[in-house]
Amino acid sequence: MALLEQALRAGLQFALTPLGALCIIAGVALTWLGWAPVTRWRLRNIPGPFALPFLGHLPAISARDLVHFCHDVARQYGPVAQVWVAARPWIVVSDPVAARKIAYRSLARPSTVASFTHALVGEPRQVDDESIFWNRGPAWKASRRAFETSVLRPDRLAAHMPAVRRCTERFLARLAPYADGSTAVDMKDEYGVIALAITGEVAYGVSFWPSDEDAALLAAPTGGSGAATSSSSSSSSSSKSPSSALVRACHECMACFELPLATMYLPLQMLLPALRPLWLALAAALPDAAQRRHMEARQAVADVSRRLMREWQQQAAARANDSGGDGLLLKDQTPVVNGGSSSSGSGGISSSSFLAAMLKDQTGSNTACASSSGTDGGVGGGGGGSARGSESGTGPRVSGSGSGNGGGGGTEPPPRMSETQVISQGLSFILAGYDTTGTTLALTTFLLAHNPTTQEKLRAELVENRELLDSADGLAQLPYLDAVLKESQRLHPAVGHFWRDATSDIALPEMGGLVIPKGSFVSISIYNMHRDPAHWKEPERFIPERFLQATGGALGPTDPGAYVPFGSGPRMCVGYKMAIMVVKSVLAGLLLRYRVALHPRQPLPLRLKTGLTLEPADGVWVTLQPLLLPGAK
Ligand code: HEM
Repeated sequence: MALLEQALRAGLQFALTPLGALCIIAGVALTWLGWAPVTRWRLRNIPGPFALPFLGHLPAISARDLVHFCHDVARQYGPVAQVWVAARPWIVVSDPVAARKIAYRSLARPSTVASFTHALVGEPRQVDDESIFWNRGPAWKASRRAFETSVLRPDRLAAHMPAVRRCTERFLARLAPYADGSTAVDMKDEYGVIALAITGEVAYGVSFWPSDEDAALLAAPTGGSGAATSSSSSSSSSSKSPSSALVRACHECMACFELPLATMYLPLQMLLPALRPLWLALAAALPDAAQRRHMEARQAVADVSRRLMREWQQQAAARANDSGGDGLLLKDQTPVVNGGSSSSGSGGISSSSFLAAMLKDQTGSNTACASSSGTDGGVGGGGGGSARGSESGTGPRVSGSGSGNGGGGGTEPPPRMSETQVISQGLSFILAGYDTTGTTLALTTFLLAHNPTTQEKLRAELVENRELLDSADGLAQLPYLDAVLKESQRLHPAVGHFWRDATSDIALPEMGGLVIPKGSFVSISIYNMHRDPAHWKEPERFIPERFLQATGGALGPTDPGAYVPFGSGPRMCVGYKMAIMVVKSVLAGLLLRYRVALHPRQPLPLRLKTGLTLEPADGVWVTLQPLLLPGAK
């Protein structure tokens, strides 16, 4: 008792000293920041499980996985519920009507998403800030238009097809030594290589096919490759070919999103987001190894992109002098407006690439980008059509005239992009397209290996329609291929959720009068909607037939908005047509060459984990048996 009294007295005395007072103020401030009482009060009407201060639901999320935890919460608390990812609340929406309303009304992603993924500073931070993912208003419009110009129009997609086919051939040749019907191959890693090769080549117009040495690094488990590439990524930008330096740096940027490879400043940002400026200042002054590695990789991407851009500009200027023309032909001498078909050599970028399209646009002479075919909702109701909203308070109305997403058809030309913006969109292209495409390929391959009857049925369609497989148009005409991919993306969407910033209060009378307060971080759960028994019959089963016209009515979604693998509204995935084309083309190539079966090494049931994508946690282990099919080349 006397001891306790003494301790209390000592504590009181300490509290009365200046240092003691400071500690108390700091303690109260930290608790206030971690508990977030004002935010909790504002969200009091939105149901959800009890959230700890600072940590929120992190312990349960780490045990169960983010997407799966949100699924459990939605089942227990309903289609609008709150989940605390550390000290930040997410409003998880799993209802198609509410989701559509939010996706069309709020055109911006919350800027705080970045604090869940990295702690960039300096030039890499400037480049990231300009990305299409985060920018708003006219800047977003300009970025979106650049993407639409390059990957939505049918002629643009057709121009990328040779690169897709070239990479597919190399990919199949790479698999050949293991294709004996018994060797275990992890298709998740293998698809990582081809997805980066295709996405990189389309984005930058230089070959992204990795050298043997690079390929070994890329196919290695992520944890190992991150460290292995670290020192080489930045130095390689000067010593290696631009392609090799870019391949490594882009791969390294992706790897740095993996939590075990992330900087220590990432958890600090998550636990105490209000102190983010302090964590960023510390990350700049005292970077840890992970932070240095990530910054070097980002800097390498910026440096090589700049080098490619300058070469392009010099060549354009030289041609203008030589010919007296506009000097806008690239090294392969194919007019950009028509889309080139081949990758040029190391000294220039191919004219069909995304980078070339943006550079051409910067010259002010690109006549090809005024319109695009638009997101026509072909992948489900959620993708519907044109931009019809305004980005409440953050930008002008988004015009929908013929451009689908409002990026290309407005009457006012969007502002030109700066060099930093061009560099940023190049990297965004890779970050958005590489892992998503590779994961979709891996998950679809898993489902086909697990369902041999479906695989044979699909192969029969491919064999019968070989002549259609070489073009984007032809691939779109195969109903069973389409149904298999759609069903795979329903059951295992590569992206589990997409985000919106509630730029105004969002009233949901259909949800019992709930109101999502302005400023909320809204997470629309693709996974929950795709597996909701209220919208799908037997949602846990893989049934491609639900997407065939003849059978779809009975098995398909009761609300088309319940199918949104590429997001929804004006900010829906701009690369969806390219992604569908690439996945179909690569799958067709694989299935015509090999029969795919699960290897005993594959754990069942399939375990998924949320990383950048919702990906197979243990890989996709298969065997490949060579086929001798009629008419095979
Ligand atoms: C199967 C592969 C893919 C999937 C599942 C996927 C999925 C998504 C999703 C869910 C979003 C968020 C949409 C929203 O917020 O409403 C998104 C955005 C985006 N995706 Fe994809 N994506 C894929 C491939 C690609 C490819 C190949 C590209 C390359 C061009 C790409 C470029 C983008 C961009 C730039 C955005 C941001 C659009 C904006 O903010 O306006 N994606 N994607």
